[in-house]
Amino acid sequence: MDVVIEVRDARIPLATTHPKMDSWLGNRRRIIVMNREDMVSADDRNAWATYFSSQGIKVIYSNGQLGMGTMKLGRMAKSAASTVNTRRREKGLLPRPVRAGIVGYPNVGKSSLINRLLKRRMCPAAPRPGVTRELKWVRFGKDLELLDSPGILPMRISDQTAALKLAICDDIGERSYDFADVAAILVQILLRHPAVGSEAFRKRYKIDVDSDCGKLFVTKLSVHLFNGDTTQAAFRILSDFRKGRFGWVALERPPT
Ligand SMILES: Nc1nc2c(ncn2[C@@H]2O[C@H](COP(=O)(O)OP(=O)(O)OP(=O)(O)O)[C@@H](O)[C@H]2O)c(=O)[nH]1
Repeated sequence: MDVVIEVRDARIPLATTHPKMDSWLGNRRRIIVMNREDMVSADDRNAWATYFSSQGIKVIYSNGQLGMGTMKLGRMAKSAASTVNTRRREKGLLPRPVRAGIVGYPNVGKSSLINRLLKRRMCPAAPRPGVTRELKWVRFGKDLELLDSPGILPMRISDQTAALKLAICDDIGERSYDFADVAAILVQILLRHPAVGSEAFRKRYKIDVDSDCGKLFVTKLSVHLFNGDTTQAAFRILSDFRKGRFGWVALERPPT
C-alpha cells in the first residue's frame, strides 16, 4: 500500500501505537487517525494536534461511530500519496489509484472507520487461524483504493503500563485482567489528573478520598455500595470512566 492509516484511541495515543511502527512503515506515508474524538476534551485534542504537527505527522480526529472525519480522511489519503503518480508519470506510466490500508490495535475503531468510508454495514472479521481469506481492494472514489479489512497491530505484552491503559479504556478483553487492580490504577491516574481530582470522586460516590491509594478507594467504595464486593466496585469505577462520568479526558498527554 502507498498510505498507512494508523488508527489510535484518542484517550491513549501512545499506548495504542507500536514501537516498531516506524520500521514497518518503510517508505509509505502515514496518517494518524485519533479515533473516539468524542471521548476526550477539546484541550486534549489541541495538545495532541500541536504535538503531531510539530513532528511533521499528519493527524486527523474521527468518530467511527458517527462517521465524523472520514471524508477528510479520504481526501488526506489521496493527497498524502499524490507523489506516487508524479513518480509514475515521470517514468511514462499511467496513473493508478492510490492504495491505503487501515491498521491499529484491537478495538480502537478500525472496522467502524472502514465501514464508514466504504458506506457499508459490516466489516468481515479478521482472519482466524485456519481460515484463509482474500484481501480485497475496494474502490473509494475515483482515485483511491482501500483494503477492505484492517491490519491488527500485535499487543506489547511486555509493556505493563500500556497494557493497563488498554484495559482501562476497554481496548482488551475483560478476561485478561483483574478489575480491582485496573480500577485502582485508574483511580490513581484520575486523582492526579488536573481536570478530575478527588472532588470528582467525592461528588460522584458521596464518600471522601482519604489518600491517593487507588486500592484503598476501591475497597472503601465496595464497603459503601457493594457489601464489600471489590470486583463490583471496580467495575462501577471503570464503567463510569468509560461513559465519561468523570468528564471526557485523555489519559495520556503529549511528551514535553
Ligand atoms: N464513542 C465512540 N465509540 C466508537 C468510535 N469508533 C468506534 N467505536 C466503538 O468502538 C467499538 C469497537 O469498534 P470497532 O470498529 O469494532 O474496532 P476495531 O478496531 O475494528 O476492533 P477489532 O475488530 O477488535 O480489531 C464499537 O463498539 C464501536 O461502535 C468513536 O469514535 N467513538
